[in-house]
Amino acid sequence: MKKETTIAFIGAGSMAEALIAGMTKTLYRPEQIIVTNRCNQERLRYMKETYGVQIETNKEKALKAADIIILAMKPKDAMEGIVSIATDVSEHHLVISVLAGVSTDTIMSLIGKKVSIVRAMPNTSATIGQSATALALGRFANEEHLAIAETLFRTVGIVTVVSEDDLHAVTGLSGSGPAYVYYLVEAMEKAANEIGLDRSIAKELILQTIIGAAQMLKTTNKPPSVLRKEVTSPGGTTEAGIQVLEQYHYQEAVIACIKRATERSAELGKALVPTAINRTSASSSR
Ligand SMILES: NC(=O)C1=CN([C@@H]2O[C@H](COP(=O)(O)OP(=O)(O)OC[C@H]3O[C@@H](n4cnc5c(N)ncnc54)[C@H](OP(=O)(O)O)[C@@H]3O)[C@@H](O)[C@H]2O)C=CC1
Ligand SMILES: O=C(O)[C@@H]1CCC=N1
Repeated sequence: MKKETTIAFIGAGSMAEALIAGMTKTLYRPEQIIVTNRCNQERLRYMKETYGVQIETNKEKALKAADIIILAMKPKDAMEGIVSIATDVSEHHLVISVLAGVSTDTIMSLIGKKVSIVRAMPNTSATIGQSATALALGRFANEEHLAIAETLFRTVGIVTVVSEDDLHAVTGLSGSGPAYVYYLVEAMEKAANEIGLDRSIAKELILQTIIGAAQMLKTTNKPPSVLRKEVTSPGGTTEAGIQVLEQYHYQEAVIACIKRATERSAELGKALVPTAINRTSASSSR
């Protein structure tokens, strides 16, 4: 009988949890997933109790059992995290990285071997199977690796494939995207309070407004500008409200936000390049 795929998570934070929550609801049995982190034992126990996954403090053991390794630490911890598993990563593994900004070449240099790497940029809506994920292939990954990664990420939402260069933009747009929407909701809740609406009534109205607008975008196929115009009666309330948004340069603010997040993704990646290059030259001079 063919062995079931085993997946080791290096990192047990928000993104790992969102993926595990979605994956264990669909294609994967919890026993197929091994979760490791740096030191937070309480967090590992929580993951085991909540999702039934295996937990492991010994990364070497986790990697020995794994077919797929998912890198899910913060970019600032990537150097230490990747180097700590480098000797145990082999050409049999498929490495999937969700690290914002960090290129597959940097990851490969830190590992010090020609490994198959697929980079992914999901978002936390993976928790409920609604992630928008983009994938890109590293230089030693092939179509088979891509198909494996696509299958995995389809369990948590929609998947699209992009060139690795485009992943910074994807990160600024849809990786961080849920936070922009939550920030809008926070503002709507504050406004509801200031105009005197009951908090729980406002919450319900805001939530359904967001869900309804998203569903309208999805099901009618009308461009957002057309849908907006359908709400906006001449001389009415929406027009008056949007005039204020224009005074505050709302669209420019959103555009600048996404551009800055995109730029930040590139910065996060660049910060690791010198370390990766040093490791490559050290290992080739040995
Ligand atoms: N959050 C999001 O919306 C998204 C995040 N991402 C990416 O996912 C990655 C993780 O983000 P997020 O989950 O938010 O981060 P968190 O801070 O929530 O979690 C980070 C995890 O990494 C672990 N870790 C740190 N250092 C090491 C190490 N040396 N070895 C093993 N594990 C380590 C931490 O363990 P411990 O607690 O023990 O220190 C912790 O479990 C980031 O690279 C981010 O760019 C991508 C898309 C969306
Ligand atoms: O904020 C971050 O850096 C990560 C990447 C995308 C979403 N969260």
